[in-house]
Amino acid sequence: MTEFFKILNSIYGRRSVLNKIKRQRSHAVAVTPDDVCPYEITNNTVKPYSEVPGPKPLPILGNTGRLLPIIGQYDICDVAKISQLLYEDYGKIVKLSGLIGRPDLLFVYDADEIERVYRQEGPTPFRPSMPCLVKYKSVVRNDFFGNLPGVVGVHGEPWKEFRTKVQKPILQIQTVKKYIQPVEEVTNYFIQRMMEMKDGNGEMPSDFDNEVHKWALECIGRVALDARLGCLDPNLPSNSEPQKIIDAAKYALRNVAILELKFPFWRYFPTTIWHKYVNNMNYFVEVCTKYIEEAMVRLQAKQHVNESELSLIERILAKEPNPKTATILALDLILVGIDTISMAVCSILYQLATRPEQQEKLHQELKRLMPDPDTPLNVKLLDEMVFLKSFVKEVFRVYSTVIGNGRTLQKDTVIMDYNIPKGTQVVFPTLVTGSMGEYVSNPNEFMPERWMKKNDEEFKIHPFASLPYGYGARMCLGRRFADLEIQVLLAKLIRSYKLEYFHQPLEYKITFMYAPEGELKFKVTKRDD
Ligand code: HEM
Repeated sequence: MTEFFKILNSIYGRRSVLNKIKRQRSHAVAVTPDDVCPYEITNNTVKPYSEVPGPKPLPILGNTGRLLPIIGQYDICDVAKISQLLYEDYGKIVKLSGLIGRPDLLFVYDADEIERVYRQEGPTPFRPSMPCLVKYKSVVRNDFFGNLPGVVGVHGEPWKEFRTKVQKPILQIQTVKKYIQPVEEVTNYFIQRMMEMKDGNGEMPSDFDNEVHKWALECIGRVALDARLGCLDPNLPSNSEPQKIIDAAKYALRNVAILELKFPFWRYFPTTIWHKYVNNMNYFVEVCTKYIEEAMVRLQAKQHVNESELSLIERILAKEPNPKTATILALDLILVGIDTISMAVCSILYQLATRPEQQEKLHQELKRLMPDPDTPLNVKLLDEMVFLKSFVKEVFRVYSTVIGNGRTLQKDTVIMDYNIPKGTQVVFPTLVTGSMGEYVSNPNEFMPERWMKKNDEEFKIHPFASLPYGYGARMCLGRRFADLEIQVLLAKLIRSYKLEYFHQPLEYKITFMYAPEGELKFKVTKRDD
């Protein structure tokens, strides 16, 4: 029996875990807990928190004891599967309490209740994530961040103040559409590089996911730093800036997963991995500072320029005299805008390569909209790519890259008739709710069309069952750029190339995000139509 089944057996005691695993779909739940849901407790039937169902904590070790084989080598992949099993065994609300050093986790699998919690959250939703980033920003580099900490790993008023400064320009369609051409330029170069990477069978190299990662990095450099970083260039010397950025980006977020999922020794003394994390972060601060200073000089040289002609960064620099705002925004966008999008793209490309009929449908849509494959993209064309957008949404529904979201309750709150105390971390397991029959018609069928015919009973979907970018005041700040980058890549690639996959099917796992694990050796062939 594998280690994983042993872990599950320890959680589920005498139940047949193997049978459960066979039954379950390939699902997962991203854990991004956060906050508030204040609705008054007026109902006498409200039950106490102690009655919420869930695995009973063991004496002394609590539920951490049940997870013991994981500690030290915690594979978050198990969290995804455990979340599905918790739902199957305990129902729509499940408490995982007695976790040493962590607050209770409360899994909620009811889309109406998820909607209510989201809709009632206050002005400063709390998503408890990345304590190591919190320590880096507030302790290690307090000299730099001070009272301008950014949005990631920041809460309360400081989060609100920073988000208010940057939210408008970053979410405005006007700003985002200025990046169609720059992202297209990066993407054309990436596709050209893909052709150069092909092996004798016309396939991508086994580490193609790293190449996608570099494309994501190059795109975010264009958006957050107004720069072409050069990360896509082949044969970069190891001490070149682009290579150093690639290395730092590869580990900055992944180290977070290791630091936070293993026993957090770094909280008590500086471990090797903590040093590495701090060095990576310092390097990013240095790079962001350099590029933002250059952007500032360019801006100062621009006289009498209309605001609409400025880039995102220039708009922020023009409004906020302290360039640190733009620097820290850039840092936050880079920190969360690389792995998310590159792993989402790997997942979407894998689904396209293994669903030839749907890929053909997408190709036909693109051919109709762009009879000349070299037609430059624009807002109107992107708007009309309805099947493309629906395909992406369906991949997110079934294989949500971020497997769930959450909030730390800031008030005692009633959820599903239980009184849930303030401080509990509520988890919304999107990957599970996105495939529940009561919220989604024919949930086990992969049907992009469901997003095109939402009013049709055959294709119904509860609006809170699948929320890949979260919801509300704290929703993903980069979602418009994420959508843009994905659309541009798919439009350019599938208009002119056929994608195939001739190897063993890949399993979805959570390494850091939820994505197919293994070698993405796609065969890429130029189309002649
Ligand atoms: C497909 C790719 C992506 C997915 C699935 C994704 C998903 C998410 C989710 C679920 C959240 C939490 C939202 C909430 O709490 O309600 C989030 C937050 C965030 N995302 Fe994304 N994201 C993606 C790409 C990006 C990109 C490309 C950027 C940057 C350009 C970005 C920047 C951010 C930031 C800054 C936050 C924190 C917002 C805050 O706490 O105020 N994301 N994202």
